[in-house]
Amino acid sequence: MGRRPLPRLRLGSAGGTPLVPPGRGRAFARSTADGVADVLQPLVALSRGLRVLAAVGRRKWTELPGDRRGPVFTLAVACGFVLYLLPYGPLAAAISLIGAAGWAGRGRAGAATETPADGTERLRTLYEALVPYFSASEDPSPLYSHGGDWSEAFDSFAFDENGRLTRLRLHYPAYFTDGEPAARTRIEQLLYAKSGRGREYLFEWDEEANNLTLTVLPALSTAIHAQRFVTAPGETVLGFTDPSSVQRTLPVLAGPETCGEDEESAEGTREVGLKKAAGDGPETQDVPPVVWRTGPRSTEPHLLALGQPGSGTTTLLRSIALQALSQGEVLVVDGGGTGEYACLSGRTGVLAVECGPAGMLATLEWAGHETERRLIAANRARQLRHPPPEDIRRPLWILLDRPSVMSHLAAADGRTDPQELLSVPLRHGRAANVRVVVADQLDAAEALSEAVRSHTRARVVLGPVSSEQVTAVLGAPPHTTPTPEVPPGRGYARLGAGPVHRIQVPATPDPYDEAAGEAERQAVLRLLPAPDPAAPQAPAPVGG
Ligand SMILES: Nc1ncnc2c1ncn2[C@@H]1O[C@H](COP(=O)(O)OP(=O)(O)OP(=O)(O)O)[C@@H](O)[C@H]1O
Repeated sequence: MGRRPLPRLRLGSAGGTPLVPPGRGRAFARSTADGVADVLQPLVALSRGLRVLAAVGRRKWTELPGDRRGPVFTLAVACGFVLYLLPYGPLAAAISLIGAAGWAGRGRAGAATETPADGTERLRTLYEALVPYFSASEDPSPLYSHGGDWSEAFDSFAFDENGRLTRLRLHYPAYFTDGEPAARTRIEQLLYAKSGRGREYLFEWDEEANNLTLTVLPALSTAIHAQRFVTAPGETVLGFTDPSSVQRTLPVLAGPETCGEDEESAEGTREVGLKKAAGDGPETQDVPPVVWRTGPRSTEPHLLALGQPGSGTTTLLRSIALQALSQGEVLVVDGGGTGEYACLSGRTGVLAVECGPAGMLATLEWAGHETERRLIAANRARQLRHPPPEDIRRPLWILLDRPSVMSHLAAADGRTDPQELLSVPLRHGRAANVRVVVADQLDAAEALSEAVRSHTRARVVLGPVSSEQVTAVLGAPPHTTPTPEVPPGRGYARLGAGPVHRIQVPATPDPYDEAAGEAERQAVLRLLPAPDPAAPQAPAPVGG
């Protein structure tokens, strides 16, 4: 009897519908792989955790001074022996070890899932670049070695949606000279270059734990414009900074971001402290301010702002003037003669806005005499135990833009150097309730008088500046890496011996400047005091 052939399975698509459609086959393979991965996940985490524990143990061992290794080894052996003798001791030790390894491996598994495809390669490159700095030939088991395991050195990291590193915490060997600024700078520069230039990085060194944490700072918001800030008497808002930099916040109205797309993409992260306003209208946000305190007890009664051309020093002075006018009287000397303070002319509380050389000298001479008069009146009142007289209670603000130009012109004309006339207000301003604010360009810093340099303890530097320039102006380096491209009004500030803050000055344009945004110009116009009836008529604002 002949055998009936078995029916042929139709696996191919020729001549009919395939038994297993290709899409379903791929899905089946993927779900099988996922299932296997899920089953193996605890094992993977466990083995990773064991590797981490071994690495930590090895690191601790290498960091131990030679004379302490013997006693530590003896203690470890003794503990092991006691455990061996205890009933269920080896079992308890094994369970504890598995638990610890599972815990150590668990967190790392989570971190690894966030790593983009080329993230591992980036971390490996970074690790290799650090080897020459973090290794020594006499180290028997170096944490950093060519071809070594980067995961032992980098214990947490994060990437942004573009696959760029945004946070990294690394361990370094105890023998690395982290107390030396030069050694630190070398590492920071290397990490800056390898992690992507153009972003601002914060480096935090933990010398006790031999850890370095790198964080990419988000761009400061450019959405805050001039407005009445909620401050106490004697406080002036210079700008806004990072939440981690100051304890306090101020409620402010913020419009849509005014910075270009370039800046956002250059820094690669979202703005600090502010969400971009959803519509075009401003919204209230709580933002950390850099507040400068002046008054009889202030240790930094005068301010110096330096910047690259067009970086926003005039805008900062205008912002200070508008805040000062709510409590005091203002005198503006515009050495640049650009007329960018014309909006203040003839307003109540504005004593003068001077642009011409003769007028500037006369105004500064008057300011010197007024300081002496206030000083004498304050001293007399103090001796008689009376409160200060009414006419010296309102602070007098002297704002000087580009004194270096004034000095140059005065020298050419054979006149008195206007900066000399400033020395009395600078020296005695604190007791006489007189505040001096000087703004100039960075390259003119050499032309500033000794009195200006030594009495201005509140400092601001704006524009694209190097770390060295920040150090030269503020007396301390920034704790971040300055970026080569910044919007106007961006820089660093330091009050006395305090920390260096990143800063963004509120947009306070000349309201007569048609190129400025309408909302910002209107905000400045709203803050201007009413015209002084006794003063000559101020010019009408353009389009205002
Ligand atoms: N904080 C800011 N926010 C928004 N725009 C600003 C800010 N600061 C300055 N700007 C804009 O940048 C331009 C230059 O500003 P500003 O005149 O204040 O700079 P500057 O340093 O005084 O320049 P210069 O060297 O010409 O004196 C202006 O158009 C101004 O509106």
